[in-house]
Amino acid sequence: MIQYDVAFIGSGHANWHAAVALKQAGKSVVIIEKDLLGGTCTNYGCDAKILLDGPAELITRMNHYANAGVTATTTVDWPAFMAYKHQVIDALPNQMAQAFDQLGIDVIQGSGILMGDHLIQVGKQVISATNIVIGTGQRSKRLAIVGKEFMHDSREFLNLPELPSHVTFIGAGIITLEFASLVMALGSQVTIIEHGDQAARGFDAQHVGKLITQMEANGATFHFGETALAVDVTTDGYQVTTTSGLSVATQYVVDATGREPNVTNLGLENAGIHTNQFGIEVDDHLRANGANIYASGDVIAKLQPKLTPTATFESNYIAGQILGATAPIDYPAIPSVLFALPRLAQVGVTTATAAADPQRYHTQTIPFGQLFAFEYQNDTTAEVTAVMNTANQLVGAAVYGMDAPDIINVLTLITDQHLTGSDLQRLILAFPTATQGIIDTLVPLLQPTATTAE
Ligand SMILES: Cc1cc2nc3c(=O)[nH]c(=O)nc-3n(C[C@H](O)[C@H](O)[C@H](O)COP(=O)(O)OP(=O)(O)OC[C@H]3O[C@@H](n4cnc5c(N)ncnc54)[C@H](O)[C@@H]3O)c2cc1C
Ligand SMILES: NC(=O)c1ccc[n+]([C@@H]2O[C@H](COP(=O)([O-])OP(=O)(O)OC[C@H]3O[C@@H](n4cnc5c(N)ncnc54)[C@H](O)[C@@H]3O)[C@@H](O)[C@H]2O)c1
Repeated sequence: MIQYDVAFIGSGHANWHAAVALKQAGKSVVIIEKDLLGGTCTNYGCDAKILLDGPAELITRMNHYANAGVTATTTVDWPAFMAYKHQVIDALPNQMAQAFDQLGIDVIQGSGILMGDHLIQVGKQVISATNIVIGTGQRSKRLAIVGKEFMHDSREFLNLPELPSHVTFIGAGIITLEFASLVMALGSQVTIIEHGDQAARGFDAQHVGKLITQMEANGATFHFGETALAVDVTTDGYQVTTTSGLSVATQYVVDATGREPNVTNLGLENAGIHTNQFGIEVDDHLRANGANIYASGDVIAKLQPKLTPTATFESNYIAGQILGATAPIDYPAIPSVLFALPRLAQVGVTTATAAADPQRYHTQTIPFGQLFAFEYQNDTTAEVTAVMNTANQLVGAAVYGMDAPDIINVLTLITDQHLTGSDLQRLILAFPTATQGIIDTLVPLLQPTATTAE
């Protein structure tokens, strides 16, 4: 039996950052992975998604000049573009394997099953480890309806060989709004079937409303309060029906009804590890058994957004703990971005929380797309809603517009570091740029009051 200082189950961001840090600190390390090295983000998530989104973003930005004498006539040869995606993304696991090899990190291909506090079985092999980190991530939920075999999840969508003329999405969450925006920009029609009354819960409701209005103006059809019942094959594609009798003719169906943690067949019961519907329960040191077994990333039952930067933060935190640090985990402000067209972003206290607690919070909307139209490339509906506490500190923000992903990073810095108007005023920022106008507008709003800061 091989003995390691640390064994990692899963090779996504939740684990590999810690594996590298611990190996570099002199620990013996093994990564057990049953699929491709790098996990969801690298192979089936963020990276493939943002690569495929590139031309759709450019087309959307060009369309902002439709009333200014500029016509976008881009064509995307989808099969050729998909071949480019494969060329870039499919090379990543091998690059990771080489990097691990050079560092001296062992990789075992297979499913890891806990056999106790220190033992993991992988196939016929059993390894022993002083510390174990479970970073097994999440998988797509799949609806158990008639014709479920004709539906596709996000992995399959990101490998689409041909661009369908019509796509039906079940669920109006993050994945649907991102993928629907992408294929619409390239010319496909979309229908979205959501059983609730809201899309993209967690993002600013007004911004989600603006996004839906924009997507409808671009041709999308949304059906709320509709539950998918069956998918049937027709002569020229599929027919999706709902319990109320709605029927949609389509070429491709995406089941994007949420994600669930990978906690089954892991032998968690052999190490006294508890789970709930959101994942593995951990203490404030991310320990799953109160001692030597940690959980990291998407598989944790947590309130924080299940995102790559959160997984990376937890991975680095666990490496620190194994190397002797003792402080409980203290998350910084965490931004979330919905890469629809246009983008939505969110950090800190939400506008919904602020509206429900006017004694503690006040908000200010900055319609920066109108104020600085030429700097923001005619993205005239773009806006920020800033959330301040009674000390006039920025404690949250919601952004709508194409530049939201980068703007939210700057607002995250201001929120996390409690920067005041005076702090911002003494900066010299590049001009004309996407963030400078917003920061200028924030300066008078973030002047400290006598109230004690939070
Ligand atoms: C379509 C899509 C788009 C996304 N876009 C973004 C984005 O734009 N920005 C963002 O921040 N986040 C995004 N995410 C979320 C992001 O991918 C995850 O938060 C991130 O991958 C979590 O990392 P992880 O290491 O916890 O899990 P994962 O990356 O899922 O890694 C878990 C690994 O564990 C392996 N595994 C599971 N069970 C076992 C076992 N028993 N034995 C061995 N190995 C096992 C799996 O095969 C997998 O490789 C997206 C997700 C999806 C699906
Ligand atoms: N930009 C990003 O950061 C990003 C992008 C993609 C994915 N992700 C990850 O993936 C997760 C989102 O995945 P998602 O979009 O599948 O889930 P989600 O939870 O955001 O949305 C699922 C939607 O499906 C609906 N739904 C559930 N069952 C249904 C049914 N039977 N019929 C109709 N609608 C139904 C839900 O009401 C919900 O609106 C995120 O939490 C994150 O972890 C992140």
